[in-house]
Amino acid sequence: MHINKTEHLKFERLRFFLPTPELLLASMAKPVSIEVWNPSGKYRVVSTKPMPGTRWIDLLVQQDCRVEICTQKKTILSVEDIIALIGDKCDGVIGQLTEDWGETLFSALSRAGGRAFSNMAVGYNNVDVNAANKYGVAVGNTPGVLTETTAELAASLSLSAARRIVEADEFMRAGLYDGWLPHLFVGNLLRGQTVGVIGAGRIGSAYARMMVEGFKMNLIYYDLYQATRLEKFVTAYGQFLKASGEQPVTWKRAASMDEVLREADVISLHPILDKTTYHLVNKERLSMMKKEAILINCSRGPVIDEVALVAHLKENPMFRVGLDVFEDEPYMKPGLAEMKNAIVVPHIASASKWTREGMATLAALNVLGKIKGYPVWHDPNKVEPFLNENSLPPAASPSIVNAKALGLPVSKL
Ligand SMILES: NC(=O)C1=CN([C@@H]2O[C@H](COP(=O)(O)OP(=O)(O)OC[C@H]3O[C@@H](n4cnc5c(N)ncnc54)[C@H](O)[C@@H]3O)[C@@H](O)[C@H]2O)C=CC1
Ligand SMILES: O=C(O)C(=O)CO
Repeated sequence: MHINKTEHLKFERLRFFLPTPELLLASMAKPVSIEVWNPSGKYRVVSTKPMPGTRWIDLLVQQDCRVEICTQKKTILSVEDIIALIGDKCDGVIGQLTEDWGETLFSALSRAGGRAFSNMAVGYNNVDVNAANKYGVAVGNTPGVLTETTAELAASLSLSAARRIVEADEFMRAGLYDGWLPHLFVGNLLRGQTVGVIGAGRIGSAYARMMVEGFKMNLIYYDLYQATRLEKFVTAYGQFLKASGEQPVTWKRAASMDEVLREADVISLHPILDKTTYHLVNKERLSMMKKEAILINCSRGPVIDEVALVAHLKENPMFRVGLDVFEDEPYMKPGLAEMKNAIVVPHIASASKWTREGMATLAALNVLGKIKGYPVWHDPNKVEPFLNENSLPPAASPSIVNAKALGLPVSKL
């Protein structure tokens, strides 16, 4: 049965205060408001935030889930808020990257009978996977659907920084433009320069391709693993350019991250955040970079030592950064907001409509798959079959990061 958007109206929709004992306790201080879909559903699935689109709700409701969405007007829910939402019977939770999913929440979910959790994000540094393993809770994430969208924002920040677009926009709006001048907002030409990528996984490789293909930049990258497909792409594109009588592009896999920092003109960070990448870019490494280099971060804030970055920006006015993420999100370290050579946006790299709706779908299907005892999809890099709105998704969880640790079966499809 496929439920379209208008048919949603057939489902009873309630907005009320959750009346479990836990919530009653928590609600003495702060009530948690929720929206309920399909109140008579057998499995109780909680989403800690309203998520874009309705397909994710349809898919859960079709499979006999009662869906409860927290509508509380508080951007970041505390552990206590989420415990109240979990209550004493909960089969699965869809959570957000701003939440601290550790021992306390996984034990609460387990006590409520739940064995399924999914972040609505590909990054899961907010999740203590060992704690989830301890309680037998599957942890889902949402790879693939946000790769191009995130890479496009990194590319947008690269261009905006190179051509000083934000500064120029502010200047214009302030009424300061009184005529063309040879020196007005002179920036950097990207063509023929070198783009450096740290972490050439899904997003890093997509960004590299955009910059190589779009702006004919040469590539240098650093990753723990060889990015074979990316190398093949740049080789083939270089041959195509040569055959067309143009300067070919080149690629190099650096032996160290420092090599990338020294050689590249634009450097974009795309690793996961873990203890090996915490403060990967620090004072010493910033000093290795070219004085007019551009640094982009669309990974996680703590990959850069932000205090060191602010000092570096102050000392090097021609050095520019484009940041989507911050060390103490949602805050910026003192001084950053005043820096003209910094472009800052509020963690919007995956914020295209298609991607955000797809992330919600993948997160819901991760939880649903575990509840229904489905296997885990065989390749989390190929999630397209789950995103086709015109067909039912495969009976599998698209991406469970601790599938191996929990011994979950893998789909043979
Ligand atoms: N700003 C935003 O809105 C978004 C941020 N992200 C962040 O981007 C990260 C990457 O996402 P994907 O590309 O999908 O993941 P991925 O797993 O495909 O790529 C990560 C790459 O980092 C590499 N890596 C790990 N440790 C490293 C180290 N010490 N040095 C160099 N490379 C290292 C891995 O080998 C891998 O190739 C996510 O974990 C998330 O934190 C992802 C989506 C949106
Ligand atoms: O998916 C992620 O990891 C994000 O940061 C938001 O898309």
